[in-house]
Amino acid sequence: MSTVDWSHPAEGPAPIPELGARPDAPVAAVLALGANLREPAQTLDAAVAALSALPHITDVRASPRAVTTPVGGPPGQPDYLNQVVTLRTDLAPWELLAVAHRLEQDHHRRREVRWGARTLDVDVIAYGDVRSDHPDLTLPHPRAAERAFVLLPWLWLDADATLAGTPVADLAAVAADAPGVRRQEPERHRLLAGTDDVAPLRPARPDALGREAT
Ligand SMILES: Nc1ncnc2c1ncn2[C@@H]1O[C@H](COP(=O)(O)OP(=O)(O)OP(=O)(O)O)[C@@H](O)[C@H]1O
Ligand SMILES: Nc1nc2c(c(=O)[nH]1)N=C(CO)CN2
Repeated sequence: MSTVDWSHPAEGPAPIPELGARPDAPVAAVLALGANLREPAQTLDAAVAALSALPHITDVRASPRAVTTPVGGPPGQPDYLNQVVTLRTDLAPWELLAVAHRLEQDHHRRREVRWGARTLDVDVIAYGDVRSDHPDLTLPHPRAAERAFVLLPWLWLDADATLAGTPVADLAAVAADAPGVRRQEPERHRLLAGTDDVAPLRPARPDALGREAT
């Protein structure tokens, strides 16, 4: 980890000191992973393995995966593979965001179109009970509570999970995109590991807007 002072983002609103402070004891955090370009299953495997190997991060648990219909963004992008990871960390929130961004960069994430297709997206859904309205790190994640592609995998991992005090089960029950979230069965998950066939249930169109250059 670099020695950058994460409490002071280079630009933007005033820093929130709590986001730069390491906790006295490890904190429970939740990350959401999504991928719909290249080889999503291998990408998610690699991201979970990388997280598990990092210092200051322990107790990494990965949810079952979901094949999900894209929510928002340009039409025609492939279905996503989504997964939620819970962990404990004594990194500061900014440092955990930096880990998320580093994972995205390792998988050549490019940001060209909002909610466009991507090789890997890693969002910080929650960091303990920290709340932040900083645009570079809003906690809990500002759209997590309405996203079944986050809530359902999280629920499959932890039936008692809560988000900002509300049971994730209650949030998932009313999330509009729930019909587009299909649990990937373990056998299929295992069969596909090591192949690039995770596939979109709908084929990607070559001219789909928002595709990232390879
Ligand atoms: N909790 C958070 N987790 C990850 N990024 C966040 C969070 N809060 C704010 N951001 C900021 O959001 C910006 C856009 O992130 P990104 O490109 O990953 O968005 P997205 O995944 O396409 O869309 P969405 O934010 O709706 O999930 C980044 O600059 C990042 O710093
Ligand atoms: N199904 C699905 N849709 C999305 C996803 C995602 O991970 N899965 N991520 C988005 C921006 O983070 C926007 N839309």
